[in-house]
This record gives sequence, C-alpha cells and structure tokens, in this order.
Amino acid sequence: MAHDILIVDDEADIRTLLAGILEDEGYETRQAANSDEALEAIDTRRPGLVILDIWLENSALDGLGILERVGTAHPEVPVIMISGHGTIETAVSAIKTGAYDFIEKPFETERLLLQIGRALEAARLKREVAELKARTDTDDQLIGNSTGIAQVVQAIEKVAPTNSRVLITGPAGAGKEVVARMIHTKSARAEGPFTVLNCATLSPERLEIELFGAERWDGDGEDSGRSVGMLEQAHKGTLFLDEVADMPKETQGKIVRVLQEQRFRRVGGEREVAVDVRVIASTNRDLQQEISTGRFREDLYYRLNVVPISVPALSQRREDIPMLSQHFIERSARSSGMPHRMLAEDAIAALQSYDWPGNVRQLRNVIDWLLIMAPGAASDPVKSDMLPPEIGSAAPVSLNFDKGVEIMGMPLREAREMFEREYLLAQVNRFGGNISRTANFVGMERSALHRKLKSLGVSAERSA
Ligand SMILES: Nc1ncnc2c1ncn2[C@@H]1O[C@H](COP(=O)(O)OP(=O)(O)OP(=O)(O)O)[C@@H](O)[C@H]1O
Repeated sequence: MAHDILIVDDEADIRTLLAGILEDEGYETRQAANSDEALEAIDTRRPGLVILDIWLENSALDGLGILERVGTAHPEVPVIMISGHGTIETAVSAIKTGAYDFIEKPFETERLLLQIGRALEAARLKREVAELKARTDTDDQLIGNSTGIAQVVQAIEKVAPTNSRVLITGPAGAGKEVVARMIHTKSARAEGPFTVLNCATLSPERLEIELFGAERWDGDGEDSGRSVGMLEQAHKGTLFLDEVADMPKETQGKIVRVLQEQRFRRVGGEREVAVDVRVIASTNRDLQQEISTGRFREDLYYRLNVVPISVPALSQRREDIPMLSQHFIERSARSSGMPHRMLAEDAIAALQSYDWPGNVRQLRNVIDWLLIMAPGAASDPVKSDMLPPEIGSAAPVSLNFDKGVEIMGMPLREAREMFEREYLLAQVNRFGGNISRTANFVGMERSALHRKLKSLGVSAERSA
C-alpha cells in the first residue's frame, strides 16, 4: 500500500532527492518548503509520515514548532527529523517532544528507508491496537459449513481484491460486519485502516462530524479545533458504513459526491480533502422499498450496490449451529478462563430447532450466558433443560421408536421405509409442519422431501 509521506525542507535539492528515493520505493510524496506550506499540506490531508528538517529558512515556525503542531493535532502521525551537524542536541530534544527518530545530514539512503519502514510499522501497530480496542468483539472469520456460508465466502474471495464497492445485506446479527472485515483483510488495502461508522447510533449532526471531521466546530458551537473524520482516517484503507439506511438524506447526498470524486469538505471547513477510500456498506432493510418511500437516494443505492452480498439468517442455515456454538464456547473459554463445557446432543438439537431472531449475535450471547449460568460441574455436558426456557422448549421430542419388534420381522427395505416414515413425520411435526424448514434441517431439497413424504404416505397438508 502506498503511504503518503510529507517532506518538509527549505532546500529544494534535498526535497527532490528525498522524493525520488521514496517514490522509487513505492511511497507517495508531497513537499513543503516552510511551515506555512507544511501546515497547509497537513490540513489538506493527514499524511502517513512526515520528514521534517529542524532548520527552516524563511519560515514562520522552525521544525520543532511544526513538530509540536503535528503532535497536538495528529499524535498518531510519525515524524522523522532531519538534523544538520550542529543540531543533534536539538534533534534529541525533538525525540523527547514526540518525534519518532532523527537522521543526520548527509544521510544514508538505506538507513533512512529502514527508519521510515519502522516508523510506519510502529504507527500501523498502534492503529491496529486502537482498532482492536474499539471492536465490539467481532470475529474476522466466518464460521460455518453450510452452503449459504460457503457462497458468501466465495463472493468475498472474488470481490476482495477488486477494490469494488460492496453492499452487504442480511438481518441484524447475521455477520455483515464480519463479511466487511474479511473483504478488507483479503484486499490490497489490508495493511491500511478499517474504520466503521454506525449510521444508526449517531445524531445527524454528530454523524457528519464523525464522517467528514470538523474544522473548529463541535456541534455545540464550541471551538474544538480540528477533528479527523472516518473518511480521512480510512485513507488508503476501507470505510464500513454500517446500517447505511439510517443515514439522513442530506448526508446521503454528500456521500454520493465523495464516492464520485473521492474528495469532501470537513464540517465548517472550506478546504477540499482528497482521499483514496474503499467504501463497503451494510443494511438490514430493503433498500428498494426505502427508495420507493423516499427515504433512500436511488443514486446512492446504485453507487453502493456495485457487488451485492447477502448474508442468510441463521434459521436458514441451521447446520452451522453446532460449529458456531463450539467456536463461541472455545472463544469464551479462552478470553475468560472459564472451563470449556460440552453441549449434550439434546441441547444442540434444541439450539438447532430454535428460530434465532437475533441470529449469530443472539447465539453467541446464549452461549456466554450458558457458560456462566448452567448448573453442574464443568465436566457435565450442558443439557437442553439448562437452556433459556424459550430455547429449551424448542427441543425436539426424541424419536420414540417402539416399533423395534415389528421392524425385526421385516426385510431391510421395508424396515428402512418404516424408519424413514417415523423419522420424517417426527421432524415435520417438530418444525410445525413447515416443509421448507424441515427440508433445510434434514438436508434435502424441498421438492425431494415432498416427493419422499408422498411416497411414504406421510400427509404434508400442514406444510408451508
Ligand atoms: N459466521 C460467523 N462466524 C463467527 N462469528 C460470527 C459469524 N456471524 C456473526 N458472528 C458474530 O456475531 C456477532 C454479530 O455479527 P455482526 O456484527 O457481523 O452482525 P451484523 O449483521 O453486522 O449485525 P448488525 O446488523 O446488528 O450490525 C459478532 O460478534 C460476530 O463476530
């Protein structure tokens, strides 16, 4: 990923030399000859790293003055100072003020490149730690062995390297954010930032400030200095617009322009900020319907929906439930040090029968709850009667096979038919007569199950 490096030096020869070396290494560079130009460049877009000469002729501020400004406004941006012979002591005090490192003139290319590489790596690690802290416990791998999940993973693999915009749809808690993270980590932007803006939880004013940043304005009219918005933070990375249907229409219009031109203005600012950001959006609403009721802009819909990915509800892929449960048990055990409890067969069957309106998020919460609340020793498997009542009651009645004697008097073909009849009848009852759900659970096509039931003489009148 090309990092954006700002070179601040009053000597044009040095700037050109540095820019040449850095561009050969694949970095993008900008140049400034004095403090006005440097601060202007930083305001135009936060750089990834600054190389800063200590002595600057014809400049309002010297290198240390600029360093202080950068440190206050953008403490996350690493600064490497360039010092002449007589300025080593100043360079050392610059490090105390927050510079990452310094390099002496005349500098060796190899050493400079090494320092830049290290500084950028340190900044990336810092950012990753901050991102991890901000994460609301989201996994970065989709767990599941259903066809539904396999199709989503296939779509992710295809779209990730393309830089294309993606609209992820699916019900709440189904894993849309996990999908967005996977696209980012499998893309060429993986080393860059992944920022999340939840459009549902912020007031319209706050949303714009979070998205675009602000120039000396914080919504209460207070002079709060500058804030860097998610778009600018996501430069060279990915911005995830979570619950995009909740974005106010006015902001939708502004986003259309950003998507078209990759530039925007901060709230209260005049300057245009140019960025290189991939946008991924998600929604659990029907955006076509939101468009028809005038709540969502059609032009934004078409811009976001370049590649659609739909994440199925958990009730559409019940076969993932055992694997997901196991995953969450292991994760909880790892993070909380709680013992690793097993789920009994009947508990797994109950989890598979329940409808999960809150999808995978709800399943994860139930597993966490179980690990704390289920009675008995850690070595006892968790049984279905230890589950929350609404889930435990979804437990299937076990197949009460009292036809054993009868079966023993039959040839295999007839015995198999009888077993199939009893088994399928019990499953159809368990899913309240709903053939689609039964078919999904027993692993058959809906039409094949219909035919099978007919051939076995099982009435499917109650089927949906
Ligand atoms: N297939 C999966 N494998 C592992 N974890 C998952 C999977 N799907 C969802 N999760 C976990 O479930 C929780 C909810 O997922 P996520 O936040 O991605 O859902 P969402 O669809 O974005 O929800 P919302 O619409 O409410 O924002 C997270 O903790 C996530 O890690």
